[in-house]
Amino acid sequence: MTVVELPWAAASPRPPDEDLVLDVRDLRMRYGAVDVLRGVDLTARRGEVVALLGPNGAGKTTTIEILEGFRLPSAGTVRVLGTDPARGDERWRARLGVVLQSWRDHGKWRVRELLAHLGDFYAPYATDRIPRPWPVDELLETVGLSAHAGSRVARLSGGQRRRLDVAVGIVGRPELLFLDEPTVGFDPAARREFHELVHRLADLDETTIVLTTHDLAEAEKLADRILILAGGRIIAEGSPDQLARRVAGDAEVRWARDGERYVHATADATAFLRDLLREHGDRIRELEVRRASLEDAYLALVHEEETGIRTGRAERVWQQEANR
Ligand SMILES: Nc1ncnc2c1ncn2[C@@H]1O[C@H](COP(=O)(O)OP(=O)(O)OP(=O)(O)O)[C@@H](O)[C@H]1O
Repeated sequence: MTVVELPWAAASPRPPDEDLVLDVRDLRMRYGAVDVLRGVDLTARRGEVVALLGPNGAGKTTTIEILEGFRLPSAGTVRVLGTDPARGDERWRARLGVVLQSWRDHGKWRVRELLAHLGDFYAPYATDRIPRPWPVDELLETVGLSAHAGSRVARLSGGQRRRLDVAVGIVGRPELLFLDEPTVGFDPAARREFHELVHRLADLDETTIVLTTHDLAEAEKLADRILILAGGRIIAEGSPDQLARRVAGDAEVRWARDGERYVHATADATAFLRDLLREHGDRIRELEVRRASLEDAYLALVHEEETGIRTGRAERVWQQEANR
């Protein structure tokens, strides 16, 4: 049998990766003479929750506005649901959800009317897989606003308005949802319900979620992957645990014995504790194992980026390693 090689087949582009919801390469943004984004790369897959962290003014909102198509970048390649946001049409836009700050302009609307009205926009974009819009009563129940369905928007409390913001963001059952500081103003119960909603959207509906927050505990609870934006670039990326380990691979074990205090850094705390207890058993007191938290990691990484100086816990750990 003769095998005929088809050169053009080998050269043809790979089929588009349907699961790659966000694909950003070398994104740059300059305001006047100031470079705010200096080569940002980021990706997100279907059903993934990605948290974008960074200090005030780092460019998080700018990045998200570019992904939403509200702002044109200075340079770079941006693909959102396979499309360049600058060329996104209504059909593309209907697949995105955005939770912005409160809907203050719609104070006279009643909650149910507003959601039904906004939901109508999405009806033509329903697919076999994704019925659109989300039925209003079910949506109200999901965001915990059923009791306020007939209230005017202006009469809602701050936390209730934020729930409405979330409902507005998801009424079209988005495939990609942007959440900008979503739980500001939520009480602890509302915050927990919201976190459950995010998990539900990601796990059951395979919604990809990109959120910005300054609440590291929230990022840790919600995100599969955290990206830290500082100095115009993504300076670190990984699961909360991976980031903490990146700053301090070692755990710190502290204990007291015979009135003396001890500290030891170890990569394998379990093995170390086993040996310690076998050797000194009952004489060990006040045993404590501490790993770097996401907050430790975040502060150390951002500080290092801003100053070029290693600091805080990270510096201590590095010193311990150097002294070994
Ligand atoms: N339209 C604009 N024109 C000029 N500069 C801008 C504009 N929008 C934002 N900036 C500047 O770009 C930088 C990044 O702003 P951006 O709002 O994206 O940051 P952020 O990370 O979202 O900050 P925060 O955490 O405070 O919300 C800031 O220094 C800001 O002043």
